[in-house]
Amino acid sequence: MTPTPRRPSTDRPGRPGPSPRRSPGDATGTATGTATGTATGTPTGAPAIELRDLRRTYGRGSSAYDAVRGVDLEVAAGSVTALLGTNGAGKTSTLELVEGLAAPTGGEVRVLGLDPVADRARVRPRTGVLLQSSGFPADLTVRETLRMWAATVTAPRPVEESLERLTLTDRADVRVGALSGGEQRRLDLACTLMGRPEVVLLDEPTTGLDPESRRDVWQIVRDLRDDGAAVLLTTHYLEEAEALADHLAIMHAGRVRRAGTPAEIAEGHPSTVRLDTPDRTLPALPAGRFEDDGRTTTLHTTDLQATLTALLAWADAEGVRLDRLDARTASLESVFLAIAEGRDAPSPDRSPDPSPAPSPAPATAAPTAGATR
Ligand SMILES: Nc1ncnc2c1ncn2[C@@H]1O[C@H](COP(=O)(O)OP(=O)(O)OP(=O)(O)O)[C@@H](O)[C@H]1O
Repeated sequence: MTPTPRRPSTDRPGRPGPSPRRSPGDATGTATGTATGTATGTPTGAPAIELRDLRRTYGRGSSAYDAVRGVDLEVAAGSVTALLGTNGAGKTSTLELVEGLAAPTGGEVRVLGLDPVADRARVRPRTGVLLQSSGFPADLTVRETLRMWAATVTAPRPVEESLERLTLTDRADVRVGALSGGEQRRLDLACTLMGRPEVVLLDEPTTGLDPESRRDVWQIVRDLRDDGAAVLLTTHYLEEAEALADHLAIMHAGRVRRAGTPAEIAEGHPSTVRLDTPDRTLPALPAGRFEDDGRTTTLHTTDLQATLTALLAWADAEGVRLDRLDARTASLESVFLAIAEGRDAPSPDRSPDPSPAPSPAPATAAPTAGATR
């Protein structure tokens, strides 16, 4: 196989251009509506994005490298799926296949029921893509850039609406080269969304953004989902994946190792309670594992409610103040770390499909009464 060029750095020319969401009567739509009632042009109920045993190999012969090793994934219209994973897990390599930037080495990709490479002319106008890096001319202003981009779109959102949506109105006359990283990312997003795409592919949309800008992007993604778009994004932020995604797929070494809703992924993994180590010895608590580094006490428990109830009852009865008490049901972080550190169950030959979710790891042993210092 010819080595696939790394993702384009000056990607605008190759970047799939957006176009308006098609109406049910649109001539190019193959069908109208989905299970969620949106006009995606995919057969009713069919996922907007479908990956089956997807494979991607870079290079050939002795230097061949299998970056994607059999990924199965579905993204429905009106939903957000986050691809998580360690560095080099294969997230971008997978996303690029969905974008149609390369053909898979094996397996199948369907976007809106079509092959994004063979049917590029039909898929591309209905897809919005945000690459990891963009390459707009530095000497154009934000407004000029949006106008230029709008000229490539069949029925673009009005430029002023795009500016407002991405809170760029105040920066409209500033040259791109003078924008902050966060502002540049918002400009990228404005272009990605200018054609009201049905399928939105976002490669690390909030990397480098401050917390406020990140939350703005989250709201935009939620609005897209509420409008019926299928969103597939990659992220390194577990918090972002949890806050945004209906489904997660955690990749490692080219495979999806865990998939499902955040709750399904976390199921069976212990919840965590942290607090500043109190002066008083803690009572016996229904917690599975207990750590105390002298400053912070951490309890790992499969029954968070019982642990918290016992802890709070004890603190109340004893008049003890529990400083910096923090309880987390979501143990996505611990699942992620287990996968990254190879402590997770061995990977199957084929990646599990996120729906239904793979069986969670067995719950840890019954809580013990050993949480004392
Ligand atoms: N053009 C290429 N030629 C050879 N190997 C490549 C090429 N592009 C990517 N790879 C390798 O494929 C693997 C997967 O890369 P990819 O960028 O898809 O991972 P990722 O999960 O997106 O990583 P990150 O989180 O660091 O962005 C990595 O080991 C990477 O070095």
